[in-house]
Amino acid sequence: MNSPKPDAAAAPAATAPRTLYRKLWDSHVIAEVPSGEGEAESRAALIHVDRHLLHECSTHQSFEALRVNERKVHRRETHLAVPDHAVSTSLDRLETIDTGNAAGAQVERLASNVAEFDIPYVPLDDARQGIVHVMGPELGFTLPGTTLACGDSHTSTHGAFGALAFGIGASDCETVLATNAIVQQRADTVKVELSGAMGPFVTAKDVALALIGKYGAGFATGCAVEFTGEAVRAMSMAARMTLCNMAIEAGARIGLVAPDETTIEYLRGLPLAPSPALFAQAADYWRTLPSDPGALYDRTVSLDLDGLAPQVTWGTNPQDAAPVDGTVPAAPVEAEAARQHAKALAYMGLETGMAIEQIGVDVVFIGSCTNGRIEDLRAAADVARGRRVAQGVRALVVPGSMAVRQQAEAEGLDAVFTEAGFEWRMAGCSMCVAMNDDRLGEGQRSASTSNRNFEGRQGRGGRTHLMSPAMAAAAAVTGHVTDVRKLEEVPA
Ligand SMILES: CC(C)[C@H](C(=O)O)[C@@H](O)C(=O)O
Ligand code: SF4
Repeated sequence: MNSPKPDAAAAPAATAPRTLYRKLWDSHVIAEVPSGEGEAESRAALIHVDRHLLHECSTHQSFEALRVNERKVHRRETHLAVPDHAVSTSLDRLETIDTGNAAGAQVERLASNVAEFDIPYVPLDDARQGIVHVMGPELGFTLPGTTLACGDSHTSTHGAFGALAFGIGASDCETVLATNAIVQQRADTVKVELSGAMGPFVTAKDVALALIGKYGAGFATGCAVEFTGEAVRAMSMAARMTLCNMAIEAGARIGLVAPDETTIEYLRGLPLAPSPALFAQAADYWRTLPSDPGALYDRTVSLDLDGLAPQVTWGTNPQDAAPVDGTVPAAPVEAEAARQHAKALAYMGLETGMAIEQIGVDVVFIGSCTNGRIEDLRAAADVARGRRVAQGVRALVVPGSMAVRQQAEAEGLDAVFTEAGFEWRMAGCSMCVAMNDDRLGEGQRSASTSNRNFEGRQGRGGRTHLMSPAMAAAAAVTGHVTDVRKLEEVPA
């Protein structure tokens, strides 16, 4: 970093063991923000923002502010913009763009803003277009040891690379565009210790849902969560991204996985990763980032993965997770929690004691920045292969990026899906969020691989059950929530 060193007195002694989070934080502090008189130690600092991703839903205001304040973009090459939330995922979307509607106008405004400020842009007709949190990593824009900001809560996804990645507000986007710096509060750290190993058909999504189910949706509020353990080391980058993505649903600001050889091999050769001449040097630096032995965390939580079943949410909060072979739980004793429980069940049209596998579905959505990567599509295709979408069910497969779509087609997965009766779509946020044409109708029930099941999240009155891609595909072919581990083999 070429930024000035933080005040030596405020920095921890060089020999004290540090967490990954603390190393990332310390290496980006430009200046500590002094605490006010009578205040406890200040944790605020102006930190350098190395990279910034933009999408059409959270940035228009920031460009407006740049214009009004007559500010310029400080370093254009550190930003990258792409339309993803509002875009259509229909196959003819390039021919049917309607700038007369709100969604089309949003995309058009992003295009004109980035043109005016000369910001690198991946337009809708580009082979690299995709959800910011899928596209950034696959281009090598996301790198270990960097800070990465985006006006989007699920920016934590990029922490899977050992990057300090965090969501920012619309007014912060202006500051980042103009200065590549932002004031942040140093977060408390939570270590998540995963022990044991995942069984067949159990995925990072199930781990995330089980963790939030066990400790509650607020267990890491405002914190930086680091996922550790042998199971994490064995995970692909896609699985690590799923974990860090879902950290937000535990209230966290930041999700992290320490970079290792899996990270390094994933990045080698990517278009925006360090060139071959610099790669070894970069990788050597990345290897210094993992938390030091003995580094202290503010809190530690743990989850044993041995015997963990695929998870399904039954309520309107990601913490309302149950094993697929379980039942809709009884109301908690505490009055406010009992009220929430009753409200969730009324909205979801479910009753206590009902078997999770009895829940029928109308729509299946496979995609999003949580589970729209090639590994996710492969897992879903393995279930779909040789089977048929159940009568009356609409099933969509929406690749997280056009590169994922292309890879899936190269592997013949599109044919697997379409032969089974799934819709094969273009890339975007799609039915994860009701900001485009893909949405649930009133009262419709979905099996969804996305990350949020709040009331109306997938469309007004829609009912969302979160689960993994293989589980969503199993629901598609049976018409109800199904334990994918028990599906009969398809005869060869
Ligand atoms: C629209 C956007 C700002 C929002 C977010 O911040 O996360 C969206 O991506 C979401 O998942 O709800
Ligand atoms: S896929 Fe969903 S969670 Fe991810 S950025 Fe888009 S709307 Fe947000």
